[in-house]
Amino acid sequence: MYDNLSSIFEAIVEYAEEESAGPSNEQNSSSSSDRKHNKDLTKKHQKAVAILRSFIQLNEQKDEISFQELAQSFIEDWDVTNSKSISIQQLSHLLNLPHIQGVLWSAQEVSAGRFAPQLPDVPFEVDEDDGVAVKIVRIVRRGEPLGATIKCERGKVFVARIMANGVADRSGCIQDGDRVLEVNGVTVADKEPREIVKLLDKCDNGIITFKLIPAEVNQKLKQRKPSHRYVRALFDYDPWQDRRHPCPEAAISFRAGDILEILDEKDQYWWQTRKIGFGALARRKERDDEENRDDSKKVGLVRSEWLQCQSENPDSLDSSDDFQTFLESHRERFYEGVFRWRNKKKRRRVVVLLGAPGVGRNEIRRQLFKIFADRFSNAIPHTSRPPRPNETDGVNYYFTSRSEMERMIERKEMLEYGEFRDNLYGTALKSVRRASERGTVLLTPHPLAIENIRTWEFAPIVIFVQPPEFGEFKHTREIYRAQTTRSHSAASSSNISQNTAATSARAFSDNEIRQIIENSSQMEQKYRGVCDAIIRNVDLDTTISELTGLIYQLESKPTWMPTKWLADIGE
Ligand SMILES: Nc1ncnc2c1ncn2[C@@H]1O[C@H](COP(=O)(O)OP(=O)(O)OP(=O)(O)O)[C@@H](O)[C@H]1O
Repeated sequence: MYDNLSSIFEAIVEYAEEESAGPSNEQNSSSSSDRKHNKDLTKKHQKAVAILRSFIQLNEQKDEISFQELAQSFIEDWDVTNSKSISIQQLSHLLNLPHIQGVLWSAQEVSAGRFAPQLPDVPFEVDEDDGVAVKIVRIVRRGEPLGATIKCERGKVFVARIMANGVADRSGCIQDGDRVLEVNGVTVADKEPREIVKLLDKCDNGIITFKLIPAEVNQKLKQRKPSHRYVRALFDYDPWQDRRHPCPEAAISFRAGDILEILDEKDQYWWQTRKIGFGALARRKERDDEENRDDSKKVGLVRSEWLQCQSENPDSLDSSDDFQTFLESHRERFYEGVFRWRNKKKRRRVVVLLGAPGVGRNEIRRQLFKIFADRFSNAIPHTSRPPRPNETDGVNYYFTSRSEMERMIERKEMLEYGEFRDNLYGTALKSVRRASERGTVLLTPHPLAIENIRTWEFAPIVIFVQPPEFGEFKHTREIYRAQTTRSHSAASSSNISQNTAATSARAFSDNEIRQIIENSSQMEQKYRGVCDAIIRNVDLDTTISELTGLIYQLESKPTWMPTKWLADIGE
């Protein structure tokens, strides 16, 4: 390395020498000022060459060459802005680039043999442990947790788990089952777990020295590759509330709808998991700054599906047939397998707005139809009631007999249905299909109906509409009501028919607002797991613009989809 770089610099100097002789020889200056300028330039070049030479000699004597300083002095002392030589200008530009400077710095550090961190010599202690093979492992952690848990069994301390991608795992020197004899020279036998944790926290420069008896390696287990898959959490989890968690410090919390990366599920009870983020657009954060470190980098233990099932059915024995049937029927009840799907064929997806009654889903839907009439389309509902004089079949409703609607319900052809004043109303799946041919279908179904449409055929985008906080709710609704009341009365007084005139927005009492906020939080708690995104309906203009942006992203960017749809995709 030293020889090569040094000879490169030698070559640069030689080249510079030639260049410095260049201008006065090659160019026939016509004026005396030009001649003077060239003379000055040559002097500067020669000075720079002399500096470079003395630098190299000096560094050769020191047996260490400071490439960076060399480059810097070259740039400073050689007045390249005056140089007519393109090569010199290019060289100066190159030496100024941060990555070239980085390379020079690394070359210098490596050639000087400076490798961080500096570890003290490993003590030779085999004699003390005669007959027992021990390993001394030194781990350097820079502000990161060790990424290992311990367990104490009858006075002996063992490594219980190595967290995937943690410091211990990356070292490759510690494994599950290793028996810990010492931490930083202190014997740990008979110590309480919290005393050992203290010992681990008390380390110089982040260096921890372990004396371990290696575990016997089960070759089969060793060869088994850790699994790696993604799931959507369908429940909220707080390890500090989990009395069964062996070590909440080594856990992560999550909420329903969060996408989790499962890095290791060898353990029947605890999965090693990393949180990616909430919703269909969740992406792992690339930046590793303070703000993101906890969330995106931390691998923590969370309950396995098995353990979660077991907690739901504590009376049944784990091995019993009953429990196995229970487990089978609850598959994907707590974690739904997901994969990232790219909408390469620009497939249309149905948009579902979910929210508590009164939050504004239908108003948003109306606005979207009004503003983007070409883009969004409406699934025309069915009804068993007879048409009114101004109603047209296939425009306002599909007017159908009660018996036919009952047949459709029985054949599960309805997305949702209900009865009002002895008449059936509902939306058929085939109406959604038909509407899909015209544009993006917008639906505001009852949350229980979502399961009927959560299939690859409709690939729904489910967006939860949240209310704003009390004050904003009250303020925005009052303003909108005043606007719509004014335009409604203007339309009435100018004899515009009631059908075309805007209807006034609804008034809300304080209690009603509180109730909507309360219902919304309960509904979110219950259905967050099926939601792809959440939006707050503050003022209508902002909501409409945010929502259209969100729908665009969910239609065009890679999104998390249930793996159970994979079989139907066939793309
Ligand atoms: N962002 C908003 N700003 C002001 N007023 C709004 C806003 N969103 C909705 N509204 C008004 O709030 C009232 C209730 O809205 P909407 O009927 O859409 O609620 P919903 O969620 O569909 O509930 P429901 O099923 O009870 O109709 C309407 O009068 C609507 O005009």
